[in-house]
Amino acid sequence: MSLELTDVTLTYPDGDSRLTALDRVSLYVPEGSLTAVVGPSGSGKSSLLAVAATLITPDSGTVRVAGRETAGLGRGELSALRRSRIGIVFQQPNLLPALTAAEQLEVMARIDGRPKAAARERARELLDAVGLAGQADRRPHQLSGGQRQRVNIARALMNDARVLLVDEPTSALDRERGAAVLDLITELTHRTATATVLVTHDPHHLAGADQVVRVADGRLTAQGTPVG
Ligand SMILES: Nc1ncnc2c1ncn2[C@@H]1O[C@H](COP(=O)(O)OP(=O)(O)OP(=O)(O)O)[C@@H](O)[C@H]1O
Repeated sequence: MSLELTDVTLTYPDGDSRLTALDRVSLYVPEGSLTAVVGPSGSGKSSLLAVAATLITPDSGTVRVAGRETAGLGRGELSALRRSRIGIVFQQPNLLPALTAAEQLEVMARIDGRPKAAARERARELLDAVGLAGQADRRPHQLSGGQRQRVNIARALMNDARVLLVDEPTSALDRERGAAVLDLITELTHRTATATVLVTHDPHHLAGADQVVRVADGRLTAQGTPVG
């Protein structure tokens, strides 16, 4: 199931006037595909992710997540949609220090009201998928930066996310570990058929993308298949 933004405009208060962060942005991300979003600092990339994540409601335009129109949904319905359909991976893993890798994932399913045994099984499956089967019982301080980011990615997929939103996932990693995390995101996008949006500064990340979108001053300036 896809992600679709149509004619989205978002403004923030800016003194006596308003700053336009997104200006009539339209973006279609089919299921099982990866869209890379690039652009200078302050161009609107994080705002685009926040709108796609339904964390911010745009001034105008529509956001469809996994076939569902989000306009008109109440706060409870939006948070249920986020929990069950949207996976978000931020730059820093934000793992809970006291929990093991498996527990970081299980807690997501428990919040969603899923039974403990099913949560445990799904967590093991996902840790296996991200190459951490042997590290399931480790706490964050016993994992490397790259391993922590893998736990973060697995956690985002715990509740069968159909839309995966990823913000600069490799900024805290060296080139080699960053490339491995990127490969993992690409592979999981294809395997679990998520509509994935990846905000990145790294030109190396564009090669695996199905679509590259450039943002400048809140506008999408180019769309197409990756170059180089
Ligand atoms: N909460 C806010 N209130 C007011 N202005 C904001 C807010 N968040 C972002 N902005 C402004 O909106 C514009 C777009 O910001 P955004 O964070 O989306 O850019 P970005 O491309 O993600 O930047 P970066 O690469 O530095 O993270 C910028 O001019 C920024 O200053």
